[in-house]
Amino acid sequence: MAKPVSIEVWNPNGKYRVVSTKPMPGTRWINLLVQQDCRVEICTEKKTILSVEDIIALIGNKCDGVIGQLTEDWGETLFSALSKAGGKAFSNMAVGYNNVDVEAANKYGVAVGNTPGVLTETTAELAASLSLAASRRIVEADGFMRAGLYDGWLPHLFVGNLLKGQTVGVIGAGRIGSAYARMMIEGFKMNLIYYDLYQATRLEKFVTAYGQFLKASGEQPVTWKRASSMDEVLQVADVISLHPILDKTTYHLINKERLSKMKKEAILINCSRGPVVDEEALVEHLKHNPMFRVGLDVFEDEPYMKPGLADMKNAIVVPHIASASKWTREGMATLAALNVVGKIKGYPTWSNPNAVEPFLDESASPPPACPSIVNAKALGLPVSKL
Ligand SMILES: NC(=O)C1=CN([C@@H]2O[C@H](COP(=O)(O)OP(=O)(O)OC[C@H]3O[C@@H](n4cnc5c(N)ncnc54)[C@H](O)[C@@H]3O)[C@@H](O)[C@H]2O)C=CC1
Ligand SMILES: O=C(O)C(=O)CO
Repeated sequence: MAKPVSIEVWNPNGKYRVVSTKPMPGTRWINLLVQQDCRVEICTEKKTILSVEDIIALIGNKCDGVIGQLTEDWGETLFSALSKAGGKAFSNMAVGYNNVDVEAANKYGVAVGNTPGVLTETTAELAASLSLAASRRIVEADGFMRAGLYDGWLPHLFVGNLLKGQTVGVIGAGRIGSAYARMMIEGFKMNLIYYDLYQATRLEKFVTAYGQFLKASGEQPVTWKRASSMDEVLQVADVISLHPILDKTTYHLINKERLSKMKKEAILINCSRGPVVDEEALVEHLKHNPMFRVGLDVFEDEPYMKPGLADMKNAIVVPHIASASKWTREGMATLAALNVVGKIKGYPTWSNPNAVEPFLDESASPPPACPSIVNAKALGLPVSKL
């Protein structure tokens, strides 16, 4: 028998029971659920990562839908428990859903929602921040100041890299990768090389137009190239940022062999998922290449770091905060709640998960649709005509 978990309840007499495994930012998401006759139960348990047993206890005997977190293991056991409790809706409060076994959800007929778009710029901004911090050694220099080691300006003190005119490499030029590329190109006049399974046509057009603008202003134009292999990006780029999804094809995409192909003074940024990088190989590479730098938001065994990483001065590490802006986190909560209540109400799925703005407009009611259901096709769910 699973232990009971502490909860906070909104609208106790609501017809549909929706559980959120964590308190989430803002109140719009709660209000939207309450307006749709949901009883909302929010888990207030103090531990950061809930176990499968904790979530089974939360689901209980009757549950119409769950909003969950990327730290949770949503597989066969949880989807079976949700289905047994009458639930047909789940949403991650995240765009990435590598913690979800979508096949298992399909088996139990549970819709799986995610939260694309609302976090694109926020996540890209953190990748850009890490790129700048690594190239100009900001964290190292900050530590030096605080340690009282600064005793005057020196020509060699914390010399880093100038980004202007260098090449930024993007692996996974989807929503976030493309937004990051634009920031680095427009902000720092870097050239682009990217690798993706698909052509990033809009990004290419942007770089072409910006290059023409610079040329017309008498400046050196920026350029772009779609690489035919990932290795080409690794060999050519000065700053490389990883933005693919995590799946079997991207697990340990960056390994010992690939690290050795990168420039000795390159910068590697990871704001995708930890296992995209072989972190042990990375620690070894950092040890042997002091001018190589990394900025990491995500880790292979989150929340832990591989031994040695925390000691490396050429690594900047932050705790998975890439989407952590107030507007974005409130928007993620809203999209996740609307995915769940939309499925409960039998609404169709939104036709374009890259255009979720109408759901985020606080001055209007959201459209009667689920913003983003990743297994809509597999479940044969209807698509909104709006
Ligand atoms: N650190 C954080 O807080 C955050 C991390 N993320 C991560 O970023 C990922 C990407 O998010 P979006 O840009 O919105 O997704 P997206 O689906 O728009 O972009 C992913 C891109 O990766 C490409 N891709 C897939 N397999 C590949 C491979 N083997 N090699 C090269 N490219 C490949 C896809 O073609 C696609 O263009 C999410 O899945 C999530 O894991 C997202 C938001 C915040
Ligand atoms: O949305 C995601 O995938 C995250 O990692 C958290 O923002």
